[in-house]
Order: sequence, then C-alpha cells, then structure tokens
Amino acid sequence: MTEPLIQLKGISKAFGNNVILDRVDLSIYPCEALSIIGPSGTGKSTILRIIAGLLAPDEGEVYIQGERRKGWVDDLADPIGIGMVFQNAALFDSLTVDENVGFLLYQHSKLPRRRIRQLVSEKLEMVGLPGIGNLYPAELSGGMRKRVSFARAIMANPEDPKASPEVLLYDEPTAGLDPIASTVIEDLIRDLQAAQGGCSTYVMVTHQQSTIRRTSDRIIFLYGGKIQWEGSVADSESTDHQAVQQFFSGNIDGPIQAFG
Ligand SMILES: Nc1ncnc2c1ncn2[C@@H]1O[C@H](COP(=O)(O)OP(=O)(O)OP(=O)(O)O)[C@@H](O)[C@H]1O
Repeated sequence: MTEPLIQLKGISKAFGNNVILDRVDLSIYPCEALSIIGPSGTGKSTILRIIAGLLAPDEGEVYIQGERRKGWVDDLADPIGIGMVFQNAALFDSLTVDENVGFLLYQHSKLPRRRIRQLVSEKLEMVGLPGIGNLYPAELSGGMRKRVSFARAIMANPEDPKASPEVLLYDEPTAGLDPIASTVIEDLIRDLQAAQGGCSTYVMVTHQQSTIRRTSDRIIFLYGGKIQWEGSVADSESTDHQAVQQFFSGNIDGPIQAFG
C-alpha cells in the first residue's frame, strides 16, 4: 500500500475554550487531490495551517514522508516544500507582481536577480498572466491576484529542489469569484497538477460546489471537530449521510446547526 505523504495523528486544537479539532486523523497520499469541506467555522483553515506548519496543534503529531515533524512555524524543517495559496491572495501591496512572486528567492537565495526575474516570468506564463511583472497588486482584478498568488506558491528554487513545493494547500481559491473566473482557476489547478506529470498533491478547502466537483479526487467532511465522512465526488452525490446531504442541499433543517 502507498505510504502517506503527510499524516495527521490525533490532532487537537482549541482556541480558548472552543475546541475546533478533536483528535483528527488524516492521511494525504502522493498525487492525490483532496478536498476538505464542512460548515463555516468548523476548522478547515485551521487544519490547512497545521499541515503547512504555520500553526502548532495542542495535541497530536504530523508526519511528513513517515518522519515526525519536529519544529513549527519559525523552526519548520520539513523534508518537502508545502506551499499555501491563501483565500485573500495575501500579496504585498507595496511590491510589484515580480517582487511578490519571486519574494522568497529575492530574500533567501543567492540566485542573480536576472535569473529570478526569468523564473518569475515562466511562472506568470504558466498561470496565464505573461508580462504583468511590473504591475502592483492594486492594479489587478481579484481573479488575477489569485493567479499571481498561485504563481508565488509554485515558485521553486532550482538550486534547492527541497524548497520546491511538493504539496499545495488551497484555502478557498475561488471564493468571491464569478462562475467563469472560478472555472478558470479550477482549470488552472488541474492544469498545474497535470504539468507536473499528473502527480502533484494538493489539499483544497472550498465551499464552492463547482470547485469541489471539478478539483477533488477525494472529499472529507469535517464537522464537530471530527472527520464525519469521506468519499469521492460521485459518492457525495449518492450518500445517505444526513449532514453531507444537508451541506450540499443548503437545507436549514438537519443535523448541522445554521448560524446567523
Ligand atoms: N487565531 C485564532 N484565534 C481564535 N480563534 C480562532 C483563530 N483561528 C481560528 N479561530 C476560530 O476557530 C474556528 C475555526 O476557524 P477556521 O477558520 O479554521 O474555520 P473554517 O472551517 O475554515 O471556516 P470558514 O469556512 O468560515 O472559512 C472559528 O470559530 C474561528 O473563529
């Protein structure tokens, strides 16, 4: 059986008295496209931040390629790169697109600036935005900003293959986009996967049904601090799991409590 690339074992996380994750076990396998779905506030982004190493759990362990992760946040020393595409694109407004996409290489590599600019151009081309390196984030639409954020997430240092992201984490990459712009982003996510020989691994958090359908090989449903259900897109359409049915139908009545 294939070894998981990333494994969460008994992960718990509370904010104050609010227990968000309650002994969650989750395996992410090489080459898979995994989506984490569930109602708002259920801890999906919290799981992503823990996988990325940006947040330490209160309990439990994370294994990367079978080895237990030791450091967190500033001490992180994972054997593989894990890139995150944030919901709000998280670009630096005072830097150009080129400086944003090449940020880590400009700051931390010894590559000549000319070489970094060339790598940035290649990535911008991959996300369908050639020639915009001199623009500032404020000059871009929301969809363009998300694509620039992708370009930054997939940026690799050719001199340090370990720094290349082997796993991408997408936090609501299509939130707030119109259906056509969402399709462009969903295609891009699958195209990027195919560009790496069809074998790149990503974890997606999304509420958009089209994004769930079009970008997931496997779905897990998180609610009440636990993984309550998992299956394929086809399984999600035929399941008799009441909370999953309610989630997809948007029905107010059911086991999931509606807020607001
Ligand atoms: N740094 C923090 N401090 C305090 N509470 C937090 C913090 N981060 C998250 N939370 C709380 O943890 C809960 C889970 O948040 P999280 O963002 O993981 O949910 P989510 O499932 O991604 O939600 P959504 O679908 O609305 O984006 C929420 O109640 C949130 O308010």
